[in-house]
Parts: sequence; C-alpha cells; structure tokens
Amino acid sequence: MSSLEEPLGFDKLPSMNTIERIQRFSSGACRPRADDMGMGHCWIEGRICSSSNSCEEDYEYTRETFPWKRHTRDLCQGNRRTMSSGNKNMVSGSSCDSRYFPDHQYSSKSNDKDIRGITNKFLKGIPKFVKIVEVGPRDGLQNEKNIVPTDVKVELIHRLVSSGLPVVEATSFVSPKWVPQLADARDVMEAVHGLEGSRLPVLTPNLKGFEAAVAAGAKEVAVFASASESFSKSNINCSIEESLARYRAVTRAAKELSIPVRGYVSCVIGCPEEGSIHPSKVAYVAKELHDMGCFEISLGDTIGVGTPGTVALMLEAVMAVVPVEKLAIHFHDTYGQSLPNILVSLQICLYNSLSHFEQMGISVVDSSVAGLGGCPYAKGASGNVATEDVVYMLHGLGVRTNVDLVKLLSAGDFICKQLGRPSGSKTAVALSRVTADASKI
Ligand SMILES: CC(C)(COP(=O)([O-])OP(=O)([O-])OC[C@H]1O[C@@H](n2cnc3c(N)ncnc32)[C@H](O)[C@@H]1OP(=O)([O-])[O-])[C@@H](O)C(=O)NCCC(=O)NCCSC(=O)C[C@@](C)(O)CC(=O)[O-]
Repeated sequence: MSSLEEPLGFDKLPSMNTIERIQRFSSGACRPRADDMGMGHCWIEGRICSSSNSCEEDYEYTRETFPWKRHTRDLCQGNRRTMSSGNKNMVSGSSCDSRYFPDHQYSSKSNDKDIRGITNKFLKGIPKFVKIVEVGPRDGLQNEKNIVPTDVKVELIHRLVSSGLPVVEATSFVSPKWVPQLADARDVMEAVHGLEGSRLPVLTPNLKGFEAAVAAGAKEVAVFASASESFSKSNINCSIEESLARYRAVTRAAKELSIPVRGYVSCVIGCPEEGSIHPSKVAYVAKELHDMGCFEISLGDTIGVGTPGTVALMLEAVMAVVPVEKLAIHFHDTYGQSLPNILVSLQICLYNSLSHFEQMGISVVDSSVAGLGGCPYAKGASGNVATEDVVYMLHGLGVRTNVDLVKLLSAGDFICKQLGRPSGSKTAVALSRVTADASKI
C-alpha cells in the first residue's frame, strides 16, 4: 500500500477495536466516580496540583476564549503598530477598526471559566497549560525549494520569540550536502545570540554536529532517531541501532556541558517505505532516547498518516515505558488529522487500577508557523500542523500557551510573504479574510 493513499488502519496492528481504544483513553469512558473527582491530580507547568479547585484559583484565564472576536480587533491594532514600524515585509495596514464589528460581549472571566468548566467536564485529561515547541525555522525551512536568506530566518526567529513561544527550534547542524537549506546554521545561531525569552534548540545528528552547535552558541540540542529502519537509512544514513549509539555519544557529551538534549522519534505511525509502524517499535526507540538522558521525547508522525485511533494506540505503547510528562507530539497535516490527533493526545490520561484519575495527557505540542515544513527525506511529507491553528484551538479550550496570537499571525504573514505563498494556517487565512471584509465596510 502506498502510505499516502489511505490512512493507516488497525488491520496490521493488535486487535482491540478503534472505538474501544479511544474510549479507554478518553475521559468519558473511564471517568472516575463522582466522589473521586475532587481528588484528581493535574500537571501544570511542571507542577502537580493536588486538587483541581486550587488550580482553578491560580489560573489566569486568557482573553481569547472566543478568539475571533478579540483577534479581529487585535489584528487591526497589530496592523497599525506594524505600519508605524515601517517594515515593508510586515502585514500591510488596513482600515479595519473595532467599531466595525458587532458589539458582542467579549469573553468575561466567568465565560472563560465556563469554557474551562466544560473542558474539565468532558475532556478531563486536557492540561491547563500546553508548551508549544515552534519548529518553523528548522522543520519549516529545511524543505524549501529556494534557500531562504539568513537575515530572513533570523527575523522570523525574532518575531516568533516575541510572540511568546517558549521554544523556537532555530536550525540544524546537519551535513550541508544533505540539507543545503540550513547550511547557514552557524550564522543563524550567531545572529540570535543573546536573544532572550525563548529557548532556541538546534538539531544535531552526530558528535560533529553537536560540537559545531556548541561552538556556535547553542544551549540546547535535539537528536533525531526513527522507528522505521528504512527511514533511518534514508534520513541519516545509518540503522536505528547505529543512530542510538551516535546519540548516546551526543547525550554523554551534552551532559558534561549541562546541555539539555531533546529526542525525536520519526515515523511513529507510518513510514513512506515500510507502511505502518508497529507501536512497539516506537516505544522501543522512545525508551532508548529517554534512558540515555533526553529530557523530552517528541513523537513525529513524519508523513501525517495518523488518525486519533492509530495515535491513541501508539501513545498507549509509549506511555507504558516513558512518563507522559516527558512526551511531546509532532504532527504533520497531510490528511488534515493533526488537530484531532493533538486533541486526543492531550486528552489521553492515566487511571490507576481503582479508576482514579492519575495524570493529565500530553502537554507539549510541536508545530510550525503558517504550517510550513516537512522532511526532505520523507516522500510525501507535508507541512507541520500550523502553530496559529494549534493556539486558536487551545485558547478556545481554555488552555494557556502564553502565546500572543496576533504577533504569531504577524510572524506567519512575514514568512509567507518572503516565501511568496499563502499561509498553510486555516486560522491565519480566516482571520485575514475577516480583516479584509471589515475593511470594505
Ligand atoms: C547524519 C548525516 C550527517 C550522515 O551523513 P553521511 O554522509 O553518512 O556522513 P559521513 O559521516 O559519512 O560524512 C559525510 C560528510 O558530511 C560531513 N558531516 C557529517 N556530519 C556532519 C554534520 N553534523 N554537520 C556538517 N557536516 C557533517 C562529513 O564531514 C563529511 O564531509 P566531507 O568529508 O564529505 O566533506 C547526514 O545523513 C545528515 O546530515 N542527515 C540529516 C538529514 C536531515 O536533516 N533530515 C531532516 C531532519 S529530521 C526531520 O525532519 C524529522 C523530524 C525531526 O522533524 C520529526 C518528524 O517529523 O518525524
């Protein structure tokens, strides 16, 4: 079967049926009894809160519960600010004005609480804070036909950092023969040296890359393995075991310098050459990366063939061997399944043997501004899920991200103009239409 013709199903996988698996993981099917509800533990920004009530008290609700209303206004204000900055690459100014919009009562705090209440009730595993790892400057630009100038990459990183994203993956220290698009990694890192507000990790495929990254000022790196033998060979020219041996050397060297290492697992659902990948293979590689000291393991659906069913199945296997708080998800949007896949990953929660709610779902999501991206060595890989769409969904769920959607939209607009193509973010397209329509009134 060509991996891009139909979504990977359960036919080649263990026999529990799809609905049963999703129900088993989602809150509806295994919600604790009413008297257990108040005892739940929740994971918030690295803290365990002992009761959902005390977390509620601390929680500052975002002002974007109904994002389109506020964002439309903010977008207009953002445009005005932008115009005054005089940068021709930024979104152009428009005549839109908040008075042109119907006077909806904007989300009050109580409305926000209502939303979070609904989320808590029906989507119990969903964390209150999600860390977004922006991969646009690296994953987004590594597959571009034309080489993007270094100063554009640097400007993009600046804009993404200023939007509040906690992590912006900046570039890769890989072979320039393999990925010429990122051959300027050293220049990019030197240009963002001293930029504060976000962590700026870089990809390193071996010790050579690690040493070059450190010399260029990188303070965090990521190694990237695969759950598919064929993809490992085509992407990094070695077997899975050889790659793990290389990464052990990288994590050892990094430990000596106190540099945190993130680990990726590619092809967690399907491989362009091998078709479906068994969850046990993903679990094996994820555990190896975790055991060698990776602080976070990002599970990549490299060619975007996953569905909530296959994703739940894969996560079940990985969560059995790596703690959920160490996991991140990384979806490409080939079949338009990324947002449902993210939703199911955030919801997946653990219950103990007495059906007591124990832990929230995954709370780290990778995404790429404007939906840019794709691995040059994965045939058929499409862009990553767009960061704007992820932020829009999360804020609509009452989940905090600390990301300013307006600034993020502006960063997306900037890079799309530079690349000369429309945004891959549905949210960006929809909000720009609202703004354009309003300007005609
Ligand atoms: C791993 C290698 C280097 C092996 O490539 P190789 O050809 O087997 O390596 P080699 O050790 O034989 O060296 C060949 C040449 O590369 C040089 N070299 C060797 N290492 C480096 C380095 N670090 N930086 C710069 N140069 C390097 C080395 O010095 C030598 O130079 P020469 O003597 O020919 O002039 C190569 O296959 C490679 O760079 N692959 C990277 C491919 C890549 O970047 N793919 C995209 C990222 S992964 C991804 O996108 C998936 C992810 C993470 O997003 C998650 C998901 O969606 O699934």
